Amino acid sequence: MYSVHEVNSMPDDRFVWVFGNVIELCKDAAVWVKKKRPFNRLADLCTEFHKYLDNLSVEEKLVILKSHPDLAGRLAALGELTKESTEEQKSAGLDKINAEQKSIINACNERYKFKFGFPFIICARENKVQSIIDGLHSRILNSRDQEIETGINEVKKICKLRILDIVNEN
Ligand SMILES: NC(=O)N[C@H]1NC(=O)NC1=O
Repeated sequence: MYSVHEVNSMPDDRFVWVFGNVIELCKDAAVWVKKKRPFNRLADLCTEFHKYLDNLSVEEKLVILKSHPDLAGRLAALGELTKESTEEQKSAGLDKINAEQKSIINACNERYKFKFGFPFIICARENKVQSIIDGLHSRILNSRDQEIETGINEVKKICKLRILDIVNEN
């Protein structure tokens, strides 16, 4: 764990290495946020990553959404998730689902992607298998614009929890 002070004094390339996946596969966010140093508080660091997301165009937001792996999907089965995503999916219990739950989640993920053109994203650490299934069933009824917004909000939650694994307040 790093202190905020250590984060402020890290060499640029180290900052990008340490924070390069707090938004899944989006090093550019860390490159942008590093220039906002120094931070007074841990919360300010989170806010800058969130601002990075808010400033993106819709097209750029779609790139971020599309960089996320499906929950309980092909990459998970192959063991090819990022280490962060692996832990998150585990924490929701997705590594221990039965065949029926897996086929429901997979079918809903496919339907969602077919409707919206990007994957269903939810902060796995704030959910369990059933609430993820419930989310898949209810969110597919939303409009595409609503789901772009909801997806990015979930990316913000994932991002904040990833930062809290790296930095402590003092
Ligand atoms: N599809 C999706 O929500 N993926 C993500 N959610 C999460 O908590 N970690 C992820 O990789």
